Amino acid sequence: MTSKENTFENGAALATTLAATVAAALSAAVAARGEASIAVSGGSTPKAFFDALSREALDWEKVTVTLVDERFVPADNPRSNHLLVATHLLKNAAAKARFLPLFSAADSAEEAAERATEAAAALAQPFDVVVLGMGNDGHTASFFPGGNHLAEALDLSLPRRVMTMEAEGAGETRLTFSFSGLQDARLLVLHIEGAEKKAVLDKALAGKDEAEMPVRAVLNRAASPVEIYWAP
Ligand SMILES: O=C1O[C@H](COP(=O)(O)O)[C@@H](O)[C@H](O)[C@H]1O
Repeated sequence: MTSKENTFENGAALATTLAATVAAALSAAVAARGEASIAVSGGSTPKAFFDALSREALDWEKVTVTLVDERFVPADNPRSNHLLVATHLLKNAAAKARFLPLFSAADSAEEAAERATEAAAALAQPFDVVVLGMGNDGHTASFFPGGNHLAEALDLSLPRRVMTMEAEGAGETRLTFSFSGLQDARLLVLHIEGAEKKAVLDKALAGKDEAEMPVRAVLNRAASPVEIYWAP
């Protein structure tokens, strides 16, 4: 599919514009279908965007927020993406949103993934908004180079679900939505910041090998156009 690069002077300008764009998409979804859904990424990049989005005035009680990926750790773990979202997004006006976690205190990550898949099945498809990040190794969501379930995660013929992923660069076992569940979002955003990430993006755009840089699946095969948001 196509991608479009939206470049900003700095992270603050990017956060303000991306928050307004996402809020407009969520409001349009509520107006059209009575509810809206958004799946967001963790990591260090989205904090300012989350803070700005949390202040946007919209019908938050009709919005479900979930994660594109999570570590198999409880929500009080400092590395939890749930904790990040609770701290930076589910506050101010957005405190009224419903949050759908991927982690649960199951006996295994596989069981937690099953539970999250069942819970996510109640959400309308596709997601109204998906905001992806990208690591310097070319991973997005928890589609890591060398991931033990990478091929299945990127297989578009498999239905939307939450699955586990283990990889050398991932640290903890991960829970991640499959590519099939993310790539058709009504608004599909790839949010990256910094010169290093821009160089990684340019390398990804120049090639095809998804095992080397799984973000290429999004850039080359997503059904929806990819809105790339970048600031130095
Ligand atoms: O592991 C993760 O990292 C990526 C990128 O994080 P950042 O700190 O470089 O912004 C993130 O998109 C993903 O959701 C997260 O689990």
